Amino acid sequence: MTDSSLTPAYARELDLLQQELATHNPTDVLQFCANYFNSKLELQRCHLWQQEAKAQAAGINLFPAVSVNSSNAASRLLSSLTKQPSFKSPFSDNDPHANHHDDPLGGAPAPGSAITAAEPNAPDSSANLFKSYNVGKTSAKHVQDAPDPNDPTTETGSSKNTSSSAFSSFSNKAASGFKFAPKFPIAFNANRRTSVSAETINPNIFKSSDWKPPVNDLTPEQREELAGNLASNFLFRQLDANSKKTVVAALTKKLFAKDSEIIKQGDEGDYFYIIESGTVDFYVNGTMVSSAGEGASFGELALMYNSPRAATVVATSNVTCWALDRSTFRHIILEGTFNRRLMYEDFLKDVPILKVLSNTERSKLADALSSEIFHKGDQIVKEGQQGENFYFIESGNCNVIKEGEGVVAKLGKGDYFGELALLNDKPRAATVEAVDNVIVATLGKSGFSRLLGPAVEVLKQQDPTAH
Ligand SMILES: Nc1ncnc2c1ncn2[C@@H]1O[C@@H]2COP(=O)(O)O[C@H]2[C@H]1O
Ligand SMILES: Nc1ncnc2c1ncn2[C@@H]1O[C@@H]2COP(=O)(O)O[C@H]2[C@H]1O
Repeated sequence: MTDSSLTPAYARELDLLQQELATHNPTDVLQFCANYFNSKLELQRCHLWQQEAKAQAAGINLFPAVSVNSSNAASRLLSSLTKQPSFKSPFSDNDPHANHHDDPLGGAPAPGSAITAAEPNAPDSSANLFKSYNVGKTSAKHVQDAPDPNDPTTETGSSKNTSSSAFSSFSNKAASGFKFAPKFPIAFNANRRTSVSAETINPNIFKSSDWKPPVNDLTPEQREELAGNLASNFLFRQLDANSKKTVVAALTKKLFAKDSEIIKQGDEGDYFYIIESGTVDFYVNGTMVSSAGEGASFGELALMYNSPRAATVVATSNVTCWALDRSTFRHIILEGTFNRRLMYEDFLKDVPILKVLSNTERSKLADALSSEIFHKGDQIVKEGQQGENFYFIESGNCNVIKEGEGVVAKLGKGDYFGELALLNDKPRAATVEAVDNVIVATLGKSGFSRLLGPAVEVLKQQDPTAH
């Protein structure tokens, strides 16, 4: 409830802000409010300038030039403000993607070669595909994240409703290791603009009050099961409960025939895909760079960074995917990613071993982290066990304990651990125990090798067991 003595416009703004705060429950309230008002301001100004452009086209000058005395600072400022829109974000001075923000949430680009479940007879687009990509001739393919050596998929393509057997086949297999595809794959950025700024993925700029997410026809039970399978996904897990529901309800099933092109490098991004069954190969500039199978995901880069598709994705068997449309992706997923990125970037810039990373590298790392909390006495890693994650301590203290030796090191905020098992492919060299409540930012094995870049060399040099 707002104070009745406030002007109605002011009270309305406060009410709206309160609603946003209640919906998003942000960790960093000040930053959230700053983003919120900044994006509103940008939208308002954007409308203003659009109106002016329209009026100008119709021969009407809405804002006649102000005659200024250039020696007067205030007048010069006024003059510069009336000349061009100034949509400066507090987060980014140089956003090379900025001119791609004009229609981020608008209608999705023309769909590619997807055969949707509703269009079972859509033509197979594979005809000329393999001339340039050598699929079938490749040797030594490796399947990322969730290999599927048996590829039991058969094309059904007949029902708009989710077949419960297909659904459970996905969920059962995915349950044993569901992971999304690597966030920043090898050769990511090949052929594309490289700089990534926070503003590039700031979804607040694109908020539109009349946006309605699509709703699929899964049953509540199927949605719940699907949500469970997505739980460990790096994009999905950061969302609040409402956003998760929206995403699960917005996913649509798409079927692709073996050999068809799901995504074409250079195209505009329309969907983000999660593979329910089947396998795909990724090609960058005609060269196969990797493969993925059940539970993996792809197609996030173009949507996250508003850039052309960075790779061509070809179905190497009949493939069933869950697809999330561009608008929902940007509205929901990106919003969480953006807030999380801001939060982690702030922390990561104070982590000593990451000083060697560029801002862009740090942003990418931030996107791949997730937080976990441990309580006094919890063993975060156990000596002798296999290592899956690398950890940064966001807050709290830990003891490093070795059997027969006791406490060999003490770690606190900004320290890291868990690198030895990943670097040397050996069991954990020590147990790391929480001394009090500890929050860690974890990075999975694949992110560790892909996203730490030059910091890996620093980690090797600082091996605590070296002497
Ligand atoms: N080496 C790679 N380079 C670029 N994209 C890749 C690579 N490997 C897998 N991909 C995926 O292929 C997708 C193609 O579309 P996007 O660029 O939207 O997102 C891309 C990634 O999800
Ligand atoms: N003296 C030490 N011996 C072994 N591990 C240590 C020591 N000091 C800190 N550690 C950390 O404890 C972690 C235990 O898991 P890892 O072996 O993966 O990586 C180890 C290091 O990050």
